[in-house]
Amino acid sequence: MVGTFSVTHPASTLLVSWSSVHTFGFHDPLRNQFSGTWLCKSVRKPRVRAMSIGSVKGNQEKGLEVGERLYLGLDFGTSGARFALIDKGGTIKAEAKREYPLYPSEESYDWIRSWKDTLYLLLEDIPIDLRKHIVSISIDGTSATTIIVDGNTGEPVWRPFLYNESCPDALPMVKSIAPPNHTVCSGSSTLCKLVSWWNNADSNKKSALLLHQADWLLWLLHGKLGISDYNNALKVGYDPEVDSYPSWLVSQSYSHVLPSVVAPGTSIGYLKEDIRTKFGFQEDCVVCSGTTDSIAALLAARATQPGKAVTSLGSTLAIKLLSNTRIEDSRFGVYSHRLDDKWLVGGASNTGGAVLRQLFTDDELEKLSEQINPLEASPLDYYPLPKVGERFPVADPNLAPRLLPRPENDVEYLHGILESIARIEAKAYGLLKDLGATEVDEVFTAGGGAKNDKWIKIRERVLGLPVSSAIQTEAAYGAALLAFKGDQQ
Ligand SMILES: Nc1ncnc2c1ncn2[C@@H]1O[C@H](COP(=O)(O)OP(=O)(O)O)[C@@H](O)[C@H]1O
Ligand SMILES: O=C(CO)[C@H](O)[C@H](O)COP(=O)(O)O
Repeated sequence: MVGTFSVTHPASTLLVSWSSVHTFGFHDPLRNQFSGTWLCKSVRKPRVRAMSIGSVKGNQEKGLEVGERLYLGLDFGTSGARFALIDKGGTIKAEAKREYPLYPSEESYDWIRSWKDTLYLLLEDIPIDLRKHIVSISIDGTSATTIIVDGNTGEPVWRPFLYNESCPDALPMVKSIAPPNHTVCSGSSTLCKLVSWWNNADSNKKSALLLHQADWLLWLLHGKLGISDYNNALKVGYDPEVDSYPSWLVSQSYSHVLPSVVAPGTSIGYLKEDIRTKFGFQEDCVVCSGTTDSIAALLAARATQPGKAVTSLGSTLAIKLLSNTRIEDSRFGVYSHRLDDKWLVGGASNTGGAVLRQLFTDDELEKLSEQINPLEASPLDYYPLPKVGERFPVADPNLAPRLLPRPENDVEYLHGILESIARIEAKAYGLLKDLGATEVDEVFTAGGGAKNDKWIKIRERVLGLPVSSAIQTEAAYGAALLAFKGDQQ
């Protein structure tokens, strides 16, 4: 199914409404306003635990005016998912996170079941009395996470391709049809995953449809199959500059599986009746198109001027630099998402939190980081990767992790790893400048790594730039802003 709805780019509208929301006294959320685990931003969020709704209900009724409108954003990241529920002033009314339940399957895990279960568990985690105030929902997901579904039922007909999976078998075919160094000319692109499936599947290809993780999760809520957004669709070949798929792609035998594309934060339809009644949402709750996790993080961080950048330090290291110029160069894993008349230039490295989680628990990270002197350079030189393969600023599916020699002292070891990741970040920003992007002058930090003040100081020293934690570090907040935008439409 190929088709497009041309609309202005959402984020600019969002950023405009964002700034208007900002002038409404967009303030940091209130401190914990009720007992239990419903915490605002200012306190570290535990994973959702069983809570007594009653302890929330009373406060919530006091907290909300009759008819007050709330906006729900869900972020499906690499290691887990979260929701953020905000009001029109941007105050967080509830938020929670869940790690994905893992269901071992023949090759790895049944991710489809994990994501679906997590979606419904998070909806159940929303305080019951807030649900009737929710007027709009949006979801962000990991970029290039690709699901091939039956166009009649929406059920997956193939295992999902994860965001960091590479399909080198398809690369020669993709390179033969796409322009040189196009975004899709990377083994981890959505198009390579689509071509790999097309070449290997024997299932009914005629009725197949391609969806991204966020698209499929949103379909579970609105029931309209085959709709994506032009951030998620970038890596299958969609051109956000002309708001359409290019002719070299539309002419392919598999082009019928491509989803139609709308701007992120576009109202797609009402929440399905069965979902609405099951969870107690109101009748005119709409579901809006989503975006990718690192763009949602950028929206949450309020970076609005060229030269400002957001580094998402989640399981991966995803960089988004606001630039007046569009840069596409798959040789280095560099691509640009559109933001009105500007571009979000960057890429995603496989370095980041996933490596840290292989070596340390979050508590160990916190305790060891406290003992690091961030003003002192570490002599250790690593290339921290969770496994073989890198996407950006080195696009090399065969790049091996380098995490040795390991010193006796874990503080020194962690210091070396954090500093080495900072050096990769610095190399990435230097590459974007060399390729012609607007030079970075300030970096905001999103994701789990944003809570590490020592790491922020190390990065400031290595980057030679002002580096700070964004006021809102969770991508779910950015998805909630997209839901707000969809409601404004
Ligand atoms: N204090 C810390 N310092 C650095 N990294 C941290 C810290 N606490 C958690 N992390 C890292 O944050 C990552 C989780 O961040 P998150 O944004 O939730 O990731 P994702 O959305 O990609 O799943 C984990 O990989 C973890 O190692
Ligand atoms: O690393 C990732 C998962 O967290 C994604 O690749 C990340 O979202 C970067 O992709 P995009 O730039 O398209 O948002």
